[in-house]
Amino acid sequence: MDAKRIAAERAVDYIQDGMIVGLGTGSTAYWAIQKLGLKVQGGLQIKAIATSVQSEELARNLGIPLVSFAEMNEIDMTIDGADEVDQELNLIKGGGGALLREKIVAAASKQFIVIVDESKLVKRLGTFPLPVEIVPFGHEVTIKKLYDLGYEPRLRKIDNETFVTDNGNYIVDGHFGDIEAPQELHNKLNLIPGVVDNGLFVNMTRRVVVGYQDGEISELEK
Ligand SMILES: O=C[C@H](O)[C@H](O)[C@H](O)COP(=O)(O)O
Repeated sequence: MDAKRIAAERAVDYIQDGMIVGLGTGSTAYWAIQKLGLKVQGGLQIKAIATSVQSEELARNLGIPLVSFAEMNEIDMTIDGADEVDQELNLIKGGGGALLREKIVAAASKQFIVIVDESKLVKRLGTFPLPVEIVPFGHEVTIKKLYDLGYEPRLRKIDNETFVTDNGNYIVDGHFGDIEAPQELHNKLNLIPGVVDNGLFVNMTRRVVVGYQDGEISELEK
């Protein structure tokens, strides 16, 4: 049983006719978009806005109608994955590099539903390396400032090439140890010139759908 898939498919049950839907990014969100595509093919009337080029292409191939922020400025419901979820439903996101668009979309959403398998639930954030999106210009000094904060930043590379986000930026990943005060750290990081945003999603999530290997599903609410 694919735990990510069952969580994703359960969350899609919350989507109703007429909604504007935010589409997440990653291997869990993939299953939500697939299920939504089937529902749209079956007659569900929704419009969607994607958090990455990858999810946008997937949605387009499935026949899900897409809109942009030029056409509307509020999203009814967004469904997205996460890399870690703590007991307060704070998140680390950005393992796939989509954190900036994901945060813009989540912040514009009336409801934000997170879908994960059980392995993502943690007592405290920080085991997963925290992604920080930085602009390419002066990235060497930005990385130095992150280093001075006690972060051990590594510029993300894929096949030896620097990873570039959908927004033309770079990502650095690193550990802060246990993140005891996520809001404080979030604010501190975003104050560094050159930092666009970071993967901490603090106090944004009201519902998490968790899938388990044995086929069980649970929902956490705040
Ligand atoms: O940038 C990627 C996103 O934040 C993903 O939602 C996150 O990395 C979780 O991905 P997955 O569902 O593939 O574990």
